Amino acid sequence: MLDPVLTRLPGIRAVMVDLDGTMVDTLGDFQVALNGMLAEWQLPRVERWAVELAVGKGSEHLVRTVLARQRALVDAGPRDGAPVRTVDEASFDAAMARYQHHYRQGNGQHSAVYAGVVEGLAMLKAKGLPLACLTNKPVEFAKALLELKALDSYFPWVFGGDSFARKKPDPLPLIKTCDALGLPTAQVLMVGDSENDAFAASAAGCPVALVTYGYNHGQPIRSVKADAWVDSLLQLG
Ligand SMILES: O=C(O)COP(=O)(O)O
Ligand SMILES: [Mg+2]
Repeated sequence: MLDPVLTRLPGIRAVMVDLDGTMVDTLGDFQVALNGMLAEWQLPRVERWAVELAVGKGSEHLVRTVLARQRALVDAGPRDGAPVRTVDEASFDAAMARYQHHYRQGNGQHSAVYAGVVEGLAMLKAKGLPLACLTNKPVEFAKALLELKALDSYFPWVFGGDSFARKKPDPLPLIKTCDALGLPTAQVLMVGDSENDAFAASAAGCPVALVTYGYNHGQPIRSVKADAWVDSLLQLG
């Protein structure tokens, strides 16, 4: 049995924790919101596995990827004469607005906190480590989800994909979060579930631990370079 991550990385003074795929399994929320929007565009429903491949790089990337995929499915399939709305750049803003409307309505209704998250956060807090939630999800949705799942009290800082000029995998959100924590990046551990978290951490100079149960664009998470991989947040300390 390996030593806990915090024992192997003794310089850690605070922790940044990703949200989707790390603390909450939100694929159901994404899928319901996307399907609400797709129905209005007369496009076919998206499957859960296809959402999993596209999630993690923010809402714009998700909606753009899924719209293009569902449109391509229609183009490749048999024609039955049913009207299909064109998905071009001009209609993207409208699709995005409808997606956000559906997401706001169902945020947290089709998602669940992963096993070990509450216990893991309580353990980190008990060690006196300040915690920041750092997600690519819009900050409004992130704050509402944390409240609904009773995780908000752990996070004095919550930053989303629209909090800074660029999103993960860019290092900027991590650098800004470390600034808010008042600590150098080398002393702040990033805990995430995807290469976006790992690439951002590496470029920012933060150590990174990856959970093995989240979403990584269909790629094995252990093939992504990290300081540690954990099956539960409890294994951090
Ligand atoms: O892409 C998203 O909206 C969610 O991403 P996250 O894994 O950074 O929380
Ligand atoms: Mg994630």
